[in-house]
Amino acid sequence: MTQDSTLVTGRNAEGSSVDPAELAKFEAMAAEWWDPNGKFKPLHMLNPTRLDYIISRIGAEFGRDARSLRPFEGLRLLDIGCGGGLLTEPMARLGAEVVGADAVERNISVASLHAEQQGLEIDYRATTAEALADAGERFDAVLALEIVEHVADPAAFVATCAALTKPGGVMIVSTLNRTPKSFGAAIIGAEWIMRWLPKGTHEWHRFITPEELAGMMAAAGMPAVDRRGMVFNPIRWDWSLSERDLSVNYIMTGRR
Ligand SMILES: C[S@@+](CC[C@H](N)C(=O)[O-])C[C@H]1O[C@@H](n2cnc3c(N)ncnc32)[C@H](O)[C@@H]1O
Ligand SMILES: [Mg+2]
Repeated sequence: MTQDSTLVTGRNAEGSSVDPAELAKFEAMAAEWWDPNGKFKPLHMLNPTRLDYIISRIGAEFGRDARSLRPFEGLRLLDIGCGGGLLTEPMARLGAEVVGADAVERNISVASLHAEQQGLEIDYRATTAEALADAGERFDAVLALEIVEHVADPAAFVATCAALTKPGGVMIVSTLNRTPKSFGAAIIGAEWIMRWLPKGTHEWHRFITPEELAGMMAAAGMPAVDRRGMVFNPIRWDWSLSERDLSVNYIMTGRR
């Protein structure tokens, strides 16, 4: 590794993005990844909306026709914190060469088995972003979906994602905003009332505002070029993208 890339990797004191208490939560839920009514129900419901965003965003950044059959052909893509592969699989179907990485080994076992059953070729690895960066791996696009609120040091993690991105490449990060409304929706609503997620899955103080995330991206040399809210409508019972409401869930693109 060059001195420069060691610098942009931006480790925390322990040199790891891993927060063991956060990983234990996902370890305990690993078997449920592909159950649409299980503990990952919110991610299953959110999937079409974030997929829409990613297809149009990557399509725009790389000049791909989003309506073609395999618009991501020739792109090398990392899904960091891929979990069971809910979004990794569609990326492979769209033609990308995909690495799916997660620090929880059970997630990688579940994801690998499922991809095999689907006949999809995905390079799944039980590892961290910093280990991939140290190994010199580089990608056209790095996806970090619903992970940044679970890592030890979000700014260092975003810097590592930047180090993993080729010049001209993008990172797409989705997370939860830290607002009174997100406490109501993500903690009281999703965990206490709907019981979609086990109590304690999310800690509100770890949520990140769009301004904070944009600041982390800019500091890592990848200014934010686009942001959208992802809004749940309880009457229509579905999610949609929003240009102005980023008060609970949102997704942001940084460009190198
Ligand atoms: C809420 S899940 C999101 C899964 C997937 N990205 C999705 O949106 O469908 C967060 C995932 O991040 C993983 N994770 C947490 N900290 C990590 C770290 N430091 N390095 C790699 N993976 C991590 C967890 O094991 C878990 O699978
Ligand atoms: Mg989360």
